[in-house]
Amino acid sequence: MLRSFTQSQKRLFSSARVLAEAVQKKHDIVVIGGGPGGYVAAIKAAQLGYDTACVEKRGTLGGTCLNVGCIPSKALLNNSHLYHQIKTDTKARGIDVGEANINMDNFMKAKETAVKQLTGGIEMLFKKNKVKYYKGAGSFVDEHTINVDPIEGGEEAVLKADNIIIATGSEATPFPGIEIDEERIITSTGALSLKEVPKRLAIIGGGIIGLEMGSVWSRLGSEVTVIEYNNAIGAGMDGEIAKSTQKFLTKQGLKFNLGAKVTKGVREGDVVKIEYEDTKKGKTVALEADVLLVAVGRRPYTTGLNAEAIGLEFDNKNRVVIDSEYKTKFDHIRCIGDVTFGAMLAHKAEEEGIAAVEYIKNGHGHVNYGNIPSVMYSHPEVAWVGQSEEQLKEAGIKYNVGKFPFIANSRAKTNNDTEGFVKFLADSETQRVLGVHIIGPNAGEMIAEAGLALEYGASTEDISRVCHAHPTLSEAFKEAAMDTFGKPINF
Ligand SMILES: Cc1cc2nc3c(=O)[nH]c(=O)nc-3n(C[C@H](O)[C@H](O)[C@H](O)COP(=O)(O)OP(=O)(O)OC[C@H]3O[C@@H](n4cnc5c(N)ncnc54)[C@H](O)[C@@H]3O)c2cc1C
Ligand SMILES: NC(=O)c1ccc[n+]([C@@H]2O[C@H](COP(=O)([O-])OP(=O)(O)OC[C@H]3O[C@@H](n4cnc5c(N)ncnc54)[C@H](O)[C@@H]3O)[C@@H](O)[C@H]2O)c1
Repeated sequence: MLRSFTQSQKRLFSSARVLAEAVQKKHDIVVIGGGPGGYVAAIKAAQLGYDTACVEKRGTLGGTCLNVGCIPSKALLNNSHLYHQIKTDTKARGIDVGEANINMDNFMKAKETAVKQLTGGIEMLFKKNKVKYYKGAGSFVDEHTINVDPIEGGEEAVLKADNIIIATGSEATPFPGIEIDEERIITSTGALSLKEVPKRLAIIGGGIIGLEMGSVWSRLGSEVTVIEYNNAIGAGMDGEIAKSTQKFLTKQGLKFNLGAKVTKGVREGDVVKIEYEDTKKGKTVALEADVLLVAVGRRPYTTGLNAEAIGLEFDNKNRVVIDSEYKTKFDHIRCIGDVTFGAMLAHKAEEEGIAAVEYIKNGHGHVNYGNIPSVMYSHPEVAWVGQSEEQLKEAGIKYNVGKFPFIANSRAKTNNDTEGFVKFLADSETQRVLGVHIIGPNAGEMIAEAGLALEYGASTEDISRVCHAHPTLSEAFKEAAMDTFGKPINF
């Protein structure tokens, strides 16, 4: 009978039926999505005294980041680095080891253990903070009502909420004409779970996913070829840093084709046939690979949310439109994380989760969008915060550059891990820190010091007057700061 009705009529019928049959629950705040944005918002809201619920349809909490993003990728990056180091870098350190081999099942199990512990940890945090967890897909019935369509272990429910926070995240952007099967033609999700090391791995996109996943599989033995449309890799890195990154990754065996426009990617049996146009030479190049990773960015995800029911507004990139207080067109419906504007980063989503709840509670909240760090977890790591040289030039801001290479840092020397440098960009009159860009071991940890400097408006002289322990990598940070207005001591 229902089959003869239109989609929206069906939705209306089903909403009405659900409302009639399911148990209605009332909460102060309902968060849709249990990723870094949603779960942090839910915990913060509960801590501030709100009766809070979080609806998540994945079956585990933690979103993209913990399940198929930050966490599994870092487990694979860490362990592939260790394997590669054991294979190539122990003799010079006086450590004789036997042959190192990858046991792929256990290699993947180590990743899964980390994911399981961390996603389970959030469920415990929900219990501890009394966040009600609904396992199911949330969809709007009206501006104050969310229907929960349960998954296994979940319960049917209709939630009434004073405030709603949308944190439904993102998904891999498809490449027109290239069909993903997550086996031979994969997204990052497939790249985190390959059953064997592909002999030839081609990657479309030289952004963070392409370079991190390329590093993992190259260390395990794949011949990795990156095909990037732009003339630089790194998707927004400072230009000099992008070039140096390409250099060290090339030394590690990755091949790069820049200015390359992919026109074909088709699976034929166990081989993927790829074609791209070399835009500099104006010719078409054919390439074969065992696996093709498509990593050309991510796009906001709102499938099944039934946003149409309340007329949520989207921009031309399908991001939910919000104001500076994370409000959609409704004062009580806010939106945070990958599904709306800004960098698609877990820590950015988390900050917004807290700020959105603070807006509800106090009428004010705070995220400094000029101070969101980025880290690429290659080896060495690449990390940056604040502005790049290109951005400063475009804004007409005069700046000084200060640099210090890790080859001149005593701790990097003792560790025999000297690739990279610290680069400061400071206002040429006041020496106020404007941006910091690092290629180096543990750059992702070191960038936090730059974040503090930016947040508190420090000058490079302020940093150079702070005593840094010896011998540490952070002395390179201090000496690069000194280089913006004077000279470093050790170089
Ligand atoms: C391979 C990879 C590696 C990454 N590495 C890093 C990194 O190292 N550092 C970093 O900062 N960022 C990293 N990111 C990006 C990071 O994962 C995202 O920026 C972050 O997860 C965004 O958080 P979010 O809460 O906005 O969305 P998500 O994490 O995507 O969470 C959204 C959740 O909402 C759920 N959901 C969606 N719709 C509904 C619905 N209707 N009802 C119920 N639930 C719903 C989804 O199931 C999902 O679990 C990585 C991403 C990938 C793909
Ligand atoms: N360590 C981290 O923080 C981390 C790790 C992984 C992912 N992420 C986040 O996940 C998101 C997605 O990552 P990503 O690497 O897919 O996106 P990205 O935006 O970082 O890079 C995509 C790259 O693909 C290129 N590209 C786009 N279309 C192309 C085409 N048609 N042909 C060839 N190249 C093309 C772009 O020029 C860009 O260099 C990013 O926002 C990233 O910040 C973060």
